[in-house]
Amino acid sequence: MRIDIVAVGRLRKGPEASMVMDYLDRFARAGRSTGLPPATLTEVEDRRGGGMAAEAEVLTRAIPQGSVLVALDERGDQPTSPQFAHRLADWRDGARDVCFVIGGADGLDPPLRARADWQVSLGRMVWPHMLVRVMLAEQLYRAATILAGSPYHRE
Ligand SMILES: C[S@@+](CC[C@H](N)C(=O)[O-])C[C@H]1O[C@@H](n2cnc3c(N)ncnc32)[C@H](O)[C@@H]1O
Repeated sequence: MRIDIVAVGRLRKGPEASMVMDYLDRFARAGRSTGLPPATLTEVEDRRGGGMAAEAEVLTRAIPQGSVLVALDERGDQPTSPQFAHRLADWRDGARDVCFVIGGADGLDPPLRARADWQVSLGRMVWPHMLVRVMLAEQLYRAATILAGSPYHRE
């Protein structure tokens, strides 16, 4: 199994970048005992200003072939953290690769969204894409702790 996060835009040094790296580090450590691999973050950019369609092209090039495609989108399903953790465990048990995609300021190109295997929402409000990376990284860490039975997540 591999886990990728592919996101539009480069995160400059700052609080969001520190938080993403911190949660991804924690996820890598917590994931070890649960058989989850570290997540790799790939940032992509369309320098031609071609909008969502051009961003979809660069995103698509960065999505590993054969991965389960999970689109982060405010209109998607809203799993609980344990449900999210159990989806990850199912992919792990099925030896599936998983790729999470996060759009840019205009969002994800509708055809790319439509071909996602799962559209996941972090709530119906729209969040800045930099914060979405932080929130996804935290949910990955939380998922690993849920699967490991450690007391970080409390219901
Ligand atoms: C600033 S948002 C773009 C919102 C844009 N208005 C749209 O229609 O998609 C940038 C990206 O962050 C992610 N995002 C923002 N809010 C989200 C939410 N509530 N749940 C999941 N992903 C979200 C999505 O991947 C989105 O493409």
